[in-house]
Amino acid sequence: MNKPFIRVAVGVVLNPQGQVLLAQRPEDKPWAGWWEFPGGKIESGETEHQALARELKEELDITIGESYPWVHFTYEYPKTIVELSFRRVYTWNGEVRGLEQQAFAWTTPEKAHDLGELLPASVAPLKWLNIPGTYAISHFATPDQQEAYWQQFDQLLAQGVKLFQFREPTWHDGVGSTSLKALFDAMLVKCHAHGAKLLVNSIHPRAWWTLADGVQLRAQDAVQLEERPIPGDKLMGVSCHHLADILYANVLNADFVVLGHVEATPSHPNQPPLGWEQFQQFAQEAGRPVFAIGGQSIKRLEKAREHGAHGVAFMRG
Ligand SMILES: Nc1nc2c([nH]c(=O)n2[C@H]2C[C@H](O)[C@@H](COP(=O)(O)OP(=O)(O)OP(=O)(O)O)O2)c(=O)[nH]1
Ligand SMILES: [Mg+2]
Repeated sequence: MNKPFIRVAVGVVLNPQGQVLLAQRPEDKPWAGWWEFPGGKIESGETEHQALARELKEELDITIGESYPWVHFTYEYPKTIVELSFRRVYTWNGEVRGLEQQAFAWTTPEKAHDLGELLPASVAPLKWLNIPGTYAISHFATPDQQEAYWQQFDQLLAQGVKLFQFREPTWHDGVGSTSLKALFDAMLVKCHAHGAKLLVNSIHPRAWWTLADGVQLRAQDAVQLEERPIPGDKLMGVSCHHLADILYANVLNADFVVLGHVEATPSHPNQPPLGWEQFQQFAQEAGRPVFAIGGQSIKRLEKAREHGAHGVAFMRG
């Protein structure tokens, strides 16, 4: 039997307190009583945004402003296959009301599980909502530039950056040296003191990965692995340049992808940038959050979101 294939626009409506809007499926629908992100089927001729705006008006009586493409994946249920396009919404008019007599709730990704049963395809997106939107990569580079990076690092912490990567490929003593390990340890302590997470690039020894909050795999290292190398409670990103790299990220069940370089960057002067159009096409295939890298900074966050990025990753920023 061929299963029906349904295209669905799903709303990740976020309020300024960082809560997300979930709704319970009404009595007369499949999966009645299960909690979900509000949304519904895309009708022919509609864009994803139009479908979402219509659904949120019909189901919850709100008129949304802009919506930003976030993650996109296909999920197979026993009786149907759904292609889910999740879109983030930050602004709307009107007061939320359950027009289909359904319950709804503003909740955090952690507390969502206390509401009741969640649709299976809503579970991973809730986890992804906890991944910060800005991802800063270290560049201590050399012992005499070290102080300058510590200053920049403090500024980033003060600006609220909560996710960092330790990546020092050119350190004079080597990528696994005692002198570099001391720097890594110090950065880890500082991150934790500020409630930030530190991942370590896979160029550094595997023993460091488990000490950190997770690992950022280079594409060439991801290809060598047959399964996810760290437990599910740690974060794992894969650095991708081509569509093929993204497929490896999917196989390894990465938590996110870093894709680029999107725009011209001094770190890859001789390679042409992907550009935003290609970025968005590749990002759609990732089935998980995607950070844009290459010419990015906190100021570019809005632009990146418009093209389907979860957030921005940067070294100089
Ligand atoms: N809205 C929503 N649907 C989801 C999520 N996860 C998930 O697998 N789905 C599936 C369930 C449904 O099979 C389909 C969405 O269809 P729906 O029942 O909401 O459709 P609809 O609002 O257009 O309602 P109707 O036309 O059937 O009355 O996508 C989710 O988080 N939100
Ligand atoms: Mg619906």
